[in-house]
Order: sequence, then structure tokens, then C-alpha cells
Amino acid sequence: MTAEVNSWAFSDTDRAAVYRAIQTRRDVRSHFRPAALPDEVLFRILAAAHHAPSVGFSQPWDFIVVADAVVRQAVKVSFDRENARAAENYEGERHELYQSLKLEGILASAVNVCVTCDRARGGPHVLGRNTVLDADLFSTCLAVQNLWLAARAEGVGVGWVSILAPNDLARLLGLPDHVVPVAYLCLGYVTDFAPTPDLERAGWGERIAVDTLVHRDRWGHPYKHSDDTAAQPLPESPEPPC
Ligand SMILES: Cc1cc2c(cc1C)N(C[C@H](O)[C@H](O)[C@H](O)COP(=O)(O)O)c1[nH]c(=O)[nH]c(=O)c1N2
Repeated sequence: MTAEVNSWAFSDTDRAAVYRAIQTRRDVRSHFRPAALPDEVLFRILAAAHHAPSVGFSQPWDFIVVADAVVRQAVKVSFDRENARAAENYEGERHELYQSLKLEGILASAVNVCVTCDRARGGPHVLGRNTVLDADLFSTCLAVQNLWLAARAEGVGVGWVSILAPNDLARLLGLPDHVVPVAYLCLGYVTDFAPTPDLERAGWGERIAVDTLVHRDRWGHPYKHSDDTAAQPLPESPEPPC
């Protein structure tokens, strides 16, 4: 049997580039270089974010570029306070390990970008948002992922900082009530993209094997343990084609 040609697939080279961006993207906190990020590079990355899917094509995001040192210093104060509170969740060795983690690059990065979600965008009835009200927040997260991948392709590191009080961000960035700060991101050129997540190398966590997370038809019968009738071969792991 001959395999059907799928003329919509990218070329091997293009496909490899997409998978490479996905697999080598990193959350960057400690490898930022002070070099400035040219506006045209930042704009390409933000334009990629803007091409994310969105519920009802509502495009609920805005991108607040935070370059001002005073504002960033104030955001760092919020981080320090929230990080100290978060550390109280752990005891003993885990506490020590938490304290040793570098979890932000607010001042070390070239620029910060806050990706917000305007919960009123698109009016009172957004197609697809009638039942699942948070679909606008999900859409905004997809914009963040587009941004993260485009940045990787540009050789630009991105770190997401969520150890911040949303109220602090709203005040510092002058957000109206209907605009939610979804992601506070640190962007800049890097000295390195680590081969594995920082939290993995620090011994905080490890990647879960994908085959334990794929379930056929219903949860509760993990593929590995399913009986013969349910067993289906898993797709090949997405190694980039060489
Ligand atoms: C919603 C959300 C929020 C955060 C993060 C991510 C996401 C998706 N991550 C980054 C996170 O730690 C990282 O993605 C994982 O450790 C996996 O590493 P890689 O992204 O693969 O390098 C993150 N990292 C950090 O240093 N400080 C933080 O506050 C956060 N917050």
C-alpha cells in the first residue's frame, strides 16, 4: 500500500524548524544579556503572538511593553514580597531548594511585556464564549505561547513571572477593571538556552513520560495498561526530521 501524499505538510526542513522551536524553547530567568532588543524584532514577536487563535476571533489581548526602570523596579518589589510568601509553603530541604531557585529576570532582561486580556473585547456576546466564560483567558495564553515560540526562533529568551500580585500589576500599569494581567514576561537576548528546564536541572521536578498521559477514549485506562481491544499504537515521538 502506498502512503497517501499529504501536500499540506511542510517540507522536512520547515517541519524540523517548527519542532525545534517547540523543543528548545525555555523559560529563561538567569541567562539574560543586557543587550537591547531592537524594536523590529520585538514587533515581529508580538505580531506572532497576535496571530494566535482566539474565541470568536475576539483577539482579547494587549501587549504592554514595560521598559521604564522605575516601573520594573516596582514590579520586582511585588515579586520579592510574593516570593517570600510562596516560600512559606515549603519546609526543610524543599524550602532551601525553593530559596535557591531563580524565578524572575525582571531587571536583568532587556524589556518586560505584560500580556493582558480585555474581558469586554468583542462586546457582551462573543461567539464561543457563551458557556465557557474563561475562553478569552485561554485565548490570551495561546498568544503567550506564540510569543514564546517566535522569540525562540529569533534567539530571544522569555521568562514568565507569575509570582506577582495582579493588583500590583493593575495599579503599576494603569489597567482598567475589565483588563486582566495574564502574563508578565521578561524578554531579552541570552547567553544560553539550557537543554532542559531549569526546574528539572535544579531537582525540583522532572518531565512526565508522554505515553503515561495519553488516554484512549476515556481517562482511567492509561495506554500502558489498556487491554488489547483498546490498545492503539502511539504516534511516533515528534523527533524533528533530519
Ligand atoms: C503560567 C505559567 C507561570 C509560570 C511559568 C510558566 C507558566 C506556563 N514559569 C515557567 C515554568 O517554570 C517553566 O515553563 C517550566 O519549569 C518548564 O520549563 P521550560 O519552560 O520548558 O524551560 C515560571 N517560571 C519562573 O521562574 N517564575 C514564575 O513565576 C513562572 N510562572
